[in-house]
Amino acid sequence: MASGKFITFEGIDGAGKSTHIGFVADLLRSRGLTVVTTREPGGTALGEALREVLLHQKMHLETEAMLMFAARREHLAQVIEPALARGDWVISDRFSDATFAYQGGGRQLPLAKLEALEQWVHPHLQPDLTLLFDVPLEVARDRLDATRTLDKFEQEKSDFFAATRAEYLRRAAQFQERFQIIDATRTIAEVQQTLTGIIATLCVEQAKP
Ligand SMILES: Nc1ncnc2c1ncn2[C@@H]1O[C@H](COP(=O)(O)OP(=O)(O)O)[C@@H](O)[C@H]1O
Ligand SMILES: Cc1cn([C@H]2C[C@H](O)[C@@H](COP(=O)(O)OP(=O)(O)O)O2)c(=O)[nH]c1=O
Repeated sequence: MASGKFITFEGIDGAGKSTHIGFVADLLRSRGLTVVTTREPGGTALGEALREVLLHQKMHLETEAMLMFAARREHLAQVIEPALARGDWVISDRFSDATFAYQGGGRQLPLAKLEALEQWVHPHLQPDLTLLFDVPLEVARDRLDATRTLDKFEQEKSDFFAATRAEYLRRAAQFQERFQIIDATRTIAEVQQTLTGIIATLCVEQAKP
């Protein structure tokens, strides 16, 4: 049976990742592939309930990190692992890199604690491809201000997002084999052109015996 790939979208709030998820899913579907799109925190009924709490309630930093991984445990069990087992492709709007970036980078929780949680929740599974939508903070902030009411994370100060972005970039350097950094300051059409090339390459690799 064909085996699907696991693709994650990452970046600071306002970088433009949600804008491109449907586009990438359609690219894959146009190749005859079955694609599941999902998001974190969320993706399951319990995960969406946890998302509501996580995005709107203040809590201890370690509680926040553990709830992110609790939601992820459920997401893996109910959505991601069954889909990959069927041979479907999975696209998730955020995954564990977001916890390293936001709780580790932004909120400064020691990374060793997050590594322990990651080892517990998904010791073997990692995304095949992580698209990191990268923009300077001011660009992300302008995009957010223009469009929506801000949640708990989006209301954070620029120091928080600088540290979040820095941790994303550090992980991209550490795990170069799965990360692709997208310059998301460009127009939507230009970003889509880059994404088309990346997906074409991934599908060619996938087709190799
Ligand atoms: N390349 C781009 N140029 C200009 N505006 C963009 C671009 N990408 C996204 N946007 C706009 O920025 C806002 C935030 O994008 P969104 O995809 O929701 O970001 P994220 O999911 O990364 O938080 C949206 O209003 C979207 O239309
Ligand atoms: C998955 C995850 C998300 N987050 C944060 C990042 C975002 O600010 C928020 C929700 O993510 P997201 O769905 O990207 O928000 P939106 O749809 O409003 O763009 O949760 C963490 O802090 N840690 C995590 O592990």
